[in-house]
Amino acid sequence: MAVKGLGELDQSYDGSNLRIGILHARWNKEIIQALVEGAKKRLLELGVKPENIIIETVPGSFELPFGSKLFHDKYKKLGKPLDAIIPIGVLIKGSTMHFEYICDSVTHQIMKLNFELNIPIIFGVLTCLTDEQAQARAGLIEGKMHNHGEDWGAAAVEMATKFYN
Ligand SMILES: O=Nc1c(NC[C@H](O)[C@H](O)[C@H](O)CO)[nH]c(=O)[nH]c1=O
Repeated sequence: MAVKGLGELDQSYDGSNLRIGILHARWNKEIIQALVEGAKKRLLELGVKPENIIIETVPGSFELPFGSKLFHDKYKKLGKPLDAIIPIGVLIKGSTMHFEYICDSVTHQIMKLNFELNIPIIFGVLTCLTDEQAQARAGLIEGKMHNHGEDWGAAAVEMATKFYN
């Protein structure tokens, strides 16, 4: 049997019964938009129904962890629980330590949320030193890198299905 490469998309995961939340920050809008489109594209390819892809926004990446908890709680209360959440943010290093502190705290808190909410919370935050690095990871520079949003969509479907059957 062929050994799958790391991160290779495994088409065997079926998202047709999933409800997925995408929560995106509003900083670096052009890059965010591309990442959100990439995640949506892959979710649809894996069978998630368009009406089951729910998109909300928060001001910035710092608000992604608490926003994800509020997002989860809102839809649980509505009786339409989310099966996974993809927080999406783009952090680009400036001239101060602000970047480092937000990256560190957001990363740790998103990891903790997986265990607190007991659903997959995918790490969809780009932590880049330059705008070009972020553009490349959103697939916005021809021939450079693929759109990482697609990986996040695939991870959400895999993690929300593979251990439940
Ligand atoms: O500063 N740079 C960035 C940023 N700052 C705002 C922060 O996330 C938060 O919204 C505010 O501090 C208010 O709490 N948010 C980002 O998503 N990317 C950045 O590159």
